[in-house]
Amino acid sequence: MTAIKWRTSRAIPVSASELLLFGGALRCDAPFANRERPLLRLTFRSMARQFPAMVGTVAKAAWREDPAALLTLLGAELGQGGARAFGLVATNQVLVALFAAGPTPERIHRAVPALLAVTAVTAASALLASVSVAAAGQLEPKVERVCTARFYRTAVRVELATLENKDFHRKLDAGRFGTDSVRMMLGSSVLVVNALIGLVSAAGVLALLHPSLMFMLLLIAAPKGWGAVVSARRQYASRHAWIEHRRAISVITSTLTSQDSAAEIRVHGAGRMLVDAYDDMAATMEKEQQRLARAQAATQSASSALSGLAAVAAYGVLWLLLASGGVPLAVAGTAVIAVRASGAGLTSLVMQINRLYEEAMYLSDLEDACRTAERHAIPSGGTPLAAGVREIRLEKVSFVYPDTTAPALYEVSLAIPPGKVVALVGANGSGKTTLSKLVAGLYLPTSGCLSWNGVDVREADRDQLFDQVAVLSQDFPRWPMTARANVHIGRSAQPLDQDLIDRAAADADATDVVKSLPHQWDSLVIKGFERGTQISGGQWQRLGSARARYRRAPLLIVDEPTSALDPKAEAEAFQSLRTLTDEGTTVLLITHRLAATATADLIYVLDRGHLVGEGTHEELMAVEGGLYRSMYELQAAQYGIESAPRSVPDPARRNGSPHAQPAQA
Ligand SMILES: Nc1ncnc2c1ncn2[C@@H]1O[C@H](COP(=O)(O)OP(=O)(O)OP(=O)(O)O)[C@@H](O)[C@H]1O
Repeated sequence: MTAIKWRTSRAIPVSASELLLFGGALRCDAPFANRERPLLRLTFRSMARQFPAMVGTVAKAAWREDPAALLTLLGAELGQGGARAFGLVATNQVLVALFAAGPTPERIHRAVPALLAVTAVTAASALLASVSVAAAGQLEPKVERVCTARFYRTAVRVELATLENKDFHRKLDAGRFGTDSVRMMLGSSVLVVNALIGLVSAAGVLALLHPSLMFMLLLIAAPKGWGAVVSARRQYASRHAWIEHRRAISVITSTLTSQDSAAEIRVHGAGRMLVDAYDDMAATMEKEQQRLARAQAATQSASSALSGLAAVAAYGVLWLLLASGGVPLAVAGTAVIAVRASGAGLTSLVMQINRLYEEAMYLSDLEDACRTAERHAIPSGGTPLAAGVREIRLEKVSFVYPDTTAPALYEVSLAIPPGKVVALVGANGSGKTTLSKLVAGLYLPTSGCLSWNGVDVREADRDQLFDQVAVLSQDFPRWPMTARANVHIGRSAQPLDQDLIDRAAADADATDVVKSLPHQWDSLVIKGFERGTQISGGQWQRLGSARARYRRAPLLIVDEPTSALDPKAEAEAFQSLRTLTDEGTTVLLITHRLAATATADLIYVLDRGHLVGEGTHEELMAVEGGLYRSMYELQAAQYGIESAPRSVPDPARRNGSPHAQPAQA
């Protein structure tokens, strides 16, 4: 059997909403899938060979977590298989006794011991089944927890540049399905092993009774097995082809009920448009589901027809054997019972193999995602960094984002001296945030050198580098947790220190915010939960600022830290940044509020990724026609303020810059 044909993405037309909202078809292309999904390229035979490895993966995880439960589970399953085989032999004995010559009471009397054995075996089998359920119930959540934790642990270590890569994102999405699969696979593996043991024991007993009877069973089983694997592969291929489409639908539906978008959903009528879009895109998915159901039904019919033919042939062989005296009547009776019982087992086996193969494919995605994440993980270790900021220097640093061609930064050289407020200014998209992320060690330069205290960040121990940085970004996370956890998460590697939290809150002007909450620090700052409460954008910003301060890192990167603050709070926030430098903290400040940069020790001006100016406010204002001066004058004009250059620059405020003179384009 060759690779699944990717009719899925091609045949179903792109909906109008998909075009409008997402700019085109959201289907995984065949070349990607065939390149990335080795299981899809496997033949039936090689898939069958994979089976032990699939069960082995789950078994290994189970063994690591709870060997006793795994052994109990295996013992219970093997015991059930043995009981089934013994039950068949006992049934045969019952039939032999019943079909023997002699008066009926005597024949029944002779059958009693075998009948008692059948009863005992049935009871033992039921007991073992309960033991198996209990052991599996104990193992499943453990195995799921371990595999899920491993997935997320590796995912959070991935380089930011890799995380933004679309192919990697697709892998992560696919891997997420795999975390559910682990649990299901354990359950399916147990049922498959159970059904297989049942079949093997039935086949064994049949082989003992007459060798050709065993082949009858195999003949009936083979087409069903084939159908199961084909269906599983088709289901998996479809799931992959539509993975982005599904994600898009869930993006739409989560927006519909999110608090952030609630106002526009209602006032702008965005809700109606998005619900229609959901309807439209879900209808496209429905077509795929229908296509899949038709194909699966065809496969099932074919496999059932072949299996039915095999059953007719098998009963024909049995009849011939019986007619020719090849097998006695009791053996034929046992064979019929075994084949009938195995038929039920076979149906369960087919269903579970189908599920197991499908889940195994998702599990292989999980493995794949973990392996890729490990390959692209931020390396542990490296050259140790001296504690504190001595100097951060960029030499001709360029940076190109993944999947883009134009550099976001182009040969930027600058230095960030310790204990100063260094401001980055420039128009939207000029590269300020990008530069700050490079400084924080989140991205590595595409070319050029960025060094921290003399160590190239490529070689530096990045964990040590992260330890030295606190970030308050424009879109800082608003953790849906308590106010206390929102601050503590800034320094979660250390034990929670309430005094430090209180101090950070006071420095960030967040004390009153917390006092006003219904349960103070224990208030859940997300509406819709027990104890949940809503706080304003400015209150969030103060909480975010408290978090960054609680971290107590030598470098604080603040990207538009006051956008949601009122004028008084904004003035105080900028003032408090200066206080931080008095305590030795270096502040990298990104803001469009040029009134705030006026007090910075050093200002760097960026324009479309190029460094076009540097100096103090006074130095930059002295540059006729300079970008900084024109931006400042534009802002000042809005307030009707005179914006003449102020006093003579103080050279002592500039320290460590690679360029001695103010440069302006
Ligand atoms: N994750 C990303 N992937 C690809 N391109 C990006 C990414 N982030 C930013 N860019 C691009 O890099 C350039 C610089 O963006 P950056 O966010 O650094 O600008 P900025 O000066 O901070 O802008 P703003 O003042 O609007 O915050 C822009 O052209 C932007 O589109």
